Amino acid sequence: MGQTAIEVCNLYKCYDKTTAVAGISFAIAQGSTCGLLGGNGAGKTTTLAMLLGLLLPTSGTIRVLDSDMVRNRYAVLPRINFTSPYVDLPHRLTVAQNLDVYARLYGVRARAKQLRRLAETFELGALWGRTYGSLSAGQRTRVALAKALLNDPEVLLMDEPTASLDPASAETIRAYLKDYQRRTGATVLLASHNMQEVERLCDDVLVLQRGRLLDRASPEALLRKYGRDTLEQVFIDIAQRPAS
Ligand SMILES: Nc1ncnc2c1ncn2[C@@H]1O[C@H](COP(=O)(O)OP(=O)(O)OP(=O)(O)O)[C@@H](O)[C@H]1O
Repeated sequence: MGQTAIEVCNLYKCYDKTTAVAGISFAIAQGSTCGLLGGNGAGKTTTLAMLLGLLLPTSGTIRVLDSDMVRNRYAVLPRINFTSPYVDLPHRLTVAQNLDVYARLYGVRARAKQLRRLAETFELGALWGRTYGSLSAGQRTRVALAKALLNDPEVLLMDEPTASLDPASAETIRAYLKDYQRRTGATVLLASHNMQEVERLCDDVLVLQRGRLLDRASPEALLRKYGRDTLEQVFIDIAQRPAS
């Protein structure tokens, strides 16, 4: 494996009565795209929130681009970005205002040029003057993706990035992500319930079940291991078998 972009060691997150993440460890190589799979409540969003420094771990360590995310996350936050259906943008600001505010927060140089480029990539021209709150779910997703790429992140954490997009828009976004990753050598960690998306984009897959890391392999290796033709079938096999 090349240089490590993300390193997680014995990570736990416990709520009052729930252990959402129960001692997971993994490393993700720089420049790779890794899928984070698991049924509802498996711990994907909690893991991503800890990787972003939004949520404090109960115990364990997280290093992103060589910075400790608990003690030193401000050193690395300008170099990473994320999309999440659980983090909204201000509703009363227009798309243009939202992206401009975030571009300033990230200290983006040549702001106007970067905003124009992203508006074109995500077809935001017609939405530019509309308030974020007035947009449909799919339109908001496109704005959120533009926000996630404002600072040309070296690490991109994505929670269900194409969940509310129509099939054509979702495909455009996947092609863009693949191209972005190839051009920039960024590292992508992607939580998704869309198995075709995972097969298409990911070099490697982490499978979570009830907060534990159940498996880790490339999509092809998982198909071989479970004797299945699609990741969707593998996912169903895993979901139907009792947790150990
Ligand atoms: N703030 C919280 N307080 C208590 N329990 C929580 C909290 N957030 C998450 N949990 C619990 O932690 C577990 C993991 O939740 P998480 O949202 O990480 O799952 P997920 O894999 O992202 O699920 P989904 O696919 O449904 O989005 C679940 O059992 C959930 O109920």
